[in-house]
Amino acid sequence: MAHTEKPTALIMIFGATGDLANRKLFPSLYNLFEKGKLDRFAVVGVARRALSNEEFQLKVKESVKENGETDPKADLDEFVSKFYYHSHDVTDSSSYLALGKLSEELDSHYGLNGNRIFYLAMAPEFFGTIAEHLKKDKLTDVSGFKRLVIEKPFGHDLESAKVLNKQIRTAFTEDEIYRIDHYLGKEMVQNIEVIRFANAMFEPLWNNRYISNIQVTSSETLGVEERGRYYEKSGALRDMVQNHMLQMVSLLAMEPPIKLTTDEIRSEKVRVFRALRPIKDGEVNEYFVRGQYDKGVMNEKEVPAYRQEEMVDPESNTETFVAGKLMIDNFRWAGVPFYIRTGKRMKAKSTKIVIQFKDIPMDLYYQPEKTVNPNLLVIHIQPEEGITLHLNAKKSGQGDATPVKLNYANKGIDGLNTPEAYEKLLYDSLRGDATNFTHWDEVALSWSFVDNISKVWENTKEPSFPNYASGSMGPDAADKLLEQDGFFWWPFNDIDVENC
Ligand SMILES: NC(=O)C1=CN([C@@H]2O[C@H](COP(=O)(O)OP(=O)(O)OC[C@H]3O[C@@H](n4cnc5c(N)ncnc54)[C@H](OP(=O)(O)O)[C@@H]3O)[C@@H](O)[C@H]2O)C=CC1
Ligand SMILES: O=C1O[C@H](COP(=O)(O)O)[C@@H](O)[C@H](O)[C@H]1O
Repeated sequence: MAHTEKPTALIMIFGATGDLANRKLFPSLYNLFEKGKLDRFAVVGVARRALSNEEFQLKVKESVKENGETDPKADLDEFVSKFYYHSHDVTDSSSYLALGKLSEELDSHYGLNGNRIFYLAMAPEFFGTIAEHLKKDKLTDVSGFKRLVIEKPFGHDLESAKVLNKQIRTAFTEDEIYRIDHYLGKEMVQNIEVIRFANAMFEPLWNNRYISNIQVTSSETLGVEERGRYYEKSGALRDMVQNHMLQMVSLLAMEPPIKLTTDEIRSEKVRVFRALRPIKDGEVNEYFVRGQYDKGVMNEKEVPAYRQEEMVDPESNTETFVAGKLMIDNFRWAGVPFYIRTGKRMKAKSTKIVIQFKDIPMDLYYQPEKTVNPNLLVIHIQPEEGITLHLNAKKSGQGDATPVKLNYANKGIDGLNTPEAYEKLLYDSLRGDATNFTHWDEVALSWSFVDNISKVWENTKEPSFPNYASGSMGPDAADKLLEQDGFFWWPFNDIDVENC
């Protein structure tokens, strides 16, 4: 499908006074505008509180100044002049008619060709209601395209995800639904496919004959902050593993698509999810480890334990850390463990992928007490962006094999989860490119994988909680998970990219 490079649309943001809109969406839209990537457009912000258009425009202006990457230029006034506000409780059916009328007026005033993007930046319990009202009150009856951009979490488990999907499918077809996983907007996550499929030297080795294991770590230094209410019901498994971690695994494990089209790429990813070995009830502890952070010292400041955070049960059984071993039962990956690890209040904010190659068949450079390191390909997702290839070579003046690193540093962006990822995803949704959004089949299969684990964890209280100190790399059991297979987590210091 050809994608319009300079899209035209009415963008309706539900939850326009919220944190996501303020920190990510407005600055991203501004960047697109400022780079000349948008043709004609207008934005309607929707939320309950009373605001005039002028007050809303001022908020958008401040958001761009505070959170934007670019120095706002003189065109910021022109940008915000296209923003309108509609005070509206999304549960109140009578208000949608007025929203529809405003949309039509803006469509004709700006010449938007009847194209509409509905961006749901609100709590997920409203997603279904909004979609149903949009349909009932004919906001989706348009002459151009209509697309629904929907934030995570997409359900709480497979059952609730199915209910939500059914609700939104009453108003939008699968092709019109853009389920955001912001990791898919990250530069180096998008680079996984290019590194794999544009290099003759990697793809022939990308299988169980040459790779011994793959490690994906996404660690955070922040705690649960003010999201205790949500996180108590979610935990790291639902918050990070079901979506971001499994998405990265699917990109690492998928077969080369026959073409770089949305359908072909998604269908290869779906095949990975289908090949994921399900974890049976009695096997959860063999394959997965859960952790919860205790108090600790980070940056010379004392930080509280998870159970002392606001809106968190002092006896909470919620995990803030997960490590797991995934097996992909297909010809390419049989026998190769994919280890994943994610948690809050860990030592460093970092997302890295380590591909560890098998040892050479015979070590000609053997010396007692000295081992030749395995080759590693490290993909640095954040905060630094790049790749490092760990090889062994002779250093000048020495006769033996010494570890050396080949570094490629992608032109980095400073900041984590910056508008950069949202900017790309917003642009893609406006252009009609759904490749970096999750298809329903991926969502359903990943929930079904995760549900097996969460059911067991919910029904068994973990007596060791809290079991890792804030500022550490998680509980000891996460190290044992690899030790029992003869591996270890590659320490960040050893695999850091230099000069990024
Ligand atoms: N913040 C982030 O960084 C991220 C957020 N997300 C997801 O994005 C979504 C939004 O998150 P976030 O912005 O943090 O949430 P906030 O709580 O900050 O914002 C919620 C928004 O919804 C509006 N709202 C609440 N109830 C109603 C209602 N009945 N009718 C109309 N508007 C309503 C609020 O405005 P008002 O009170 O004026 O009605 C506000 O604009 C969630 O699904 C979250 O999981 C995903 C990834 C990152
Ligand atoms: O989706 C989420 O992601 C963030 C981590 O995102 P990152 O881009 O900063 O790595 C996580 O903090 C949050 O709990 C989760 O909901």
